[in-house]
Amino acid sequence: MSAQRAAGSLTDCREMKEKNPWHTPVTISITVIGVIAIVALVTVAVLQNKPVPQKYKYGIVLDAGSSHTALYIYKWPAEKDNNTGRVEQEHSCKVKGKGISSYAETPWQAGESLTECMEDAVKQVPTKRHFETPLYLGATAGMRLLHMENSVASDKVFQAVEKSLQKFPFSYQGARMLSGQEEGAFGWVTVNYLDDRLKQGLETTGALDLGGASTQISFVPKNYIISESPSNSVTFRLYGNDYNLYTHSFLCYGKDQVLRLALAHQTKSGPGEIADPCFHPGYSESKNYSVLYDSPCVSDRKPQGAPVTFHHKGEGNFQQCQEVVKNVFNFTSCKYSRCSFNGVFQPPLHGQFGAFSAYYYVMDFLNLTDTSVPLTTVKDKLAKHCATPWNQIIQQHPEIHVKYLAEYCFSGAYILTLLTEGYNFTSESYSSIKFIKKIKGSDAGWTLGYMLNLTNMIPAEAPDSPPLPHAGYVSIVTVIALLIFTLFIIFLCRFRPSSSKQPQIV
Ligand SMILES: Nc1ncnc2c1ncn2[C@@H]1O[C@H](COP(=O)(O)OP(=O)(O)OP(=O)(O)O)[C@@H](O)[C@H]1O
Repeated sequence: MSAQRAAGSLTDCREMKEKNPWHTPVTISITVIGVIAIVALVTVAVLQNKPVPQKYKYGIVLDAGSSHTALYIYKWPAEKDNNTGRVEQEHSCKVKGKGISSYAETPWQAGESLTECMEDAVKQVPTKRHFETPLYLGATAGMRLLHMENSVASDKVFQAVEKSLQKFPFSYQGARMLSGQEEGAFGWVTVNYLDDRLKQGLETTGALDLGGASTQISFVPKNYIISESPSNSVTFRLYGNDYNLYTHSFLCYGKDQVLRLALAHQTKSGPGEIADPCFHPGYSESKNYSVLYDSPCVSDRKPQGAPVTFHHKGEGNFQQCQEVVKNVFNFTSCKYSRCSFNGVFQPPLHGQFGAFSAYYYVMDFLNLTDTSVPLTTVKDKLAKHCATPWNQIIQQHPEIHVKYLAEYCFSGAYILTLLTEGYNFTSESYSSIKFIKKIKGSDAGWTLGYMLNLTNMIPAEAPDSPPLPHAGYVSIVTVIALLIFTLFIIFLCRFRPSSSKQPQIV
């Protein structure tokens, strides 16, 4: 019995094997080859997508401003075609001392002042990239003013700076003065590039830049009639989109020069003492007249027979300060359909705005960067700050530079007047302003836009991109291969001529 049962079960097993195509040598070979092929395909896909150590290219821009010089190092992925990789700020260095325009008497010192930050840059950029790293210097309003005053002196400063920069192992591309229009336009490019608005063709953000000697406003207006003031318009074609940008730079309307203008206005009443509502009560300094008037922005306003020094005394009255500040603007003449101030055309404001440089430094100190706070509350807070006694201000902020500390009341009043009376922001549109310092780790300012432009890093046309990213492509190929293989196996199982159908020998 048991022998019979054993023989029966052996026959069953053989029949099962014969009926099951998985047990045929051909099917086994196909399955093994198929599995190996899939494992190979997945391995290739994984290896292809494994992060490889990134190689970078670098670029250096020196922002030679009126108050100081700053060095910025940018980097971007080296292997991207057509320079389409994202550019980021890698490092920055603040040059010690004042801006290069202050070395008019001793130009060699302007060159020397850059050495420390340049040596820092040599360490920051990998040695093998030095020779191919472009190095630019752009000078803004301080040098514009020096050039107006004394073009020989400004040339000498540029020569000294050039000589100093050429000593370093980078690819020196020149030192030049930016026009106010370039400064405004490149600031706008920077903000919109960092926000990814240009690549994605999104509505752009306007740029408000407040420097020490000039201030810029740039935005894309709605229904912009360029012909009304062609000198205020800049056209760009970036990533396949056309932009008609309105931009204007007000020379002498940076916060340092406006402070001179405001003081000069107040010295009219009596040159010996200025009782200044824009400075804190208790503030009292003896200042030099020639220093105050040592700028083409105010030199023609110097009173006859002025004493050597004047006594600058704080009163701390925000309302009166606003009146003083308003005096530096001319709102009366306008030959266009509409103007900002000083007879300069400005189309209606449109969209969101990013306000940086001194806009940010001042509003951040005053705790007023939140623009959803009503303008009336902003003014009340500022009025409270201005009325705070000077000794209390110094005690509360021992870590802050005394010069900045003394001027925040004035600067805050100037910023609010410039925005509302100058550019016509209303209590509603004020909330469309965002005070910013950095965007995604890079400083807001003209330098990045300048470098992107000079290195042709933003193409005029949108680069052709494959319909799928690489990882997506590999995944889809793998899935399709698996599908085809499975279908093949199913086909084999179902339609292969079965060995059980062979004539059986009884
Ligand atoms: N922490 C701070 N608090 C207050 N003011 C500051 C601070 N840092 C810089 N500033 C001032 O802000 C102003 C703008 O600085 P920024 O470096 O942007 O101007 P700049 O490049 O020197 O000027 P410009 O662009 O007109 O040539 C200057 O007057 C500077 O002295």
